[in-house]
Amino acid sequence: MADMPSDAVKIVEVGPRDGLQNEPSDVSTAQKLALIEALVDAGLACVEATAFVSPRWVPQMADHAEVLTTLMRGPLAQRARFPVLTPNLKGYEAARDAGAREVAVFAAASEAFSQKNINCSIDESLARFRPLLEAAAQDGIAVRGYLSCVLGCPYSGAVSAHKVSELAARLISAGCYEVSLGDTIGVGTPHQTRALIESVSRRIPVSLVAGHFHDTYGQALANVYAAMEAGVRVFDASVAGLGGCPYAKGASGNLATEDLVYLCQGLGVDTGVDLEKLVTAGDDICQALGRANQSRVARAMLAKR
Ligand SMILES: CC(C)(COP(=O)([O-])OP(=O)([O-])OC[C@H]1O[C@@H](n2cnc3c(N)ncnc32)[C@H](O)[C@@H]1OP(=O)([O-])[O-])[C@@H](O)C(=O)NCCC(=O)NCCSC(=O)C[C@@](C)(O)CC(=O)[O-]
Repeated sequence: MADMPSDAVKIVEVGPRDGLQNEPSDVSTAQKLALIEALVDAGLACVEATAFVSPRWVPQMADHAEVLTTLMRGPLAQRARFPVLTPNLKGYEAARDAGAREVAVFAAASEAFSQKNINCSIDESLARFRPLLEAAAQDGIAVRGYLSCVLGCPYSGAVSAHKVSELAARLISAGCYEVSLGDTIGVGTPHQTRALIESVSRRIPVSLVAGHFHDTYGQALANVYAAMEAGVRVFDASVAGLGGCPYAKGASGNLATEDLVYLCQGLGVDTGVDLEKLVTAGDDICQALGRANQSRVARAMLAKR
């Protein structure tokens, strides 16, 4: 491709949060911390560590304060950033008190998903973010924005690129430094992805856009490539393809970080990640959880060990 990039791609590793939030088995705080350490050792410089959401809604993230406090007081805080999800001011304040330097708010491009996921309309969610963003600005804490269901909603189907673009622009003008566009149920295909990014880029600079793809229909890596062609340089991914959203039935794992790193290596694009170490980190957590590794690259590399 003539316009493919050769510059660096930034990876936001979301395995410890997005990957584990829906995990049915118990994952101890020690296991989460060991995973995060292994990911940082593999070279990942930004690891979404947990979510300050209601433990009644997402029990797997109930140890959020312990996870973040341990990270921020320990040596890893010098080597990586650990953003955390915060749906409202209450979550933000708890995250800040646990030492957060970066948080992420999450809205949806679909009303139905917004209600199921955070129990409010899209407008209400943006209103909830306002005091959070004001407090974060005062505290010097960076805020990332997520927009879910940008290529389709599990409850209401198609989602318009116009609406996604408008909401992405609203998140940026509210104070988010970047918007991660989430294909929450992995239904998007590359031409749609490219058209969406082009539409969003007419409202905000493409340098403020990240891609968050799920591999439910096997399209995640193809969508990454299409987004790269459209200028995106930040991608979320989850080690071993762990994950799925508890409020999007059938939304299987995220794009596997190993697969993303392998693609980037092949394109001559730097990620700063040691693929061998990353594969080991993914294998270790899969073995600990007794689940299959969803990364094809990891499976291929493990078979050769
Ligand atoms: C947003 C709420 C809290 C609203 O939940 P609600 O019930 O509407 O909230 P509320 O304000 O009415 O409060 C109800 C109770 O929750 C408590 N509460 C209120 N806020 C918090 C908080 N921050 N932390 C802890 N507790 C909280 C609050 O104190 C109260 O406790 P009570 O008085 O009944 O004992 C709830 O709906 C929730 O926690 N939802 C979780 C949603 C979630 O984590 N979804 C998965 C992540 S999003 C995702 O995966 C998509 C993404 C980002 O990866 C991108 C993509 O793929 O698209």
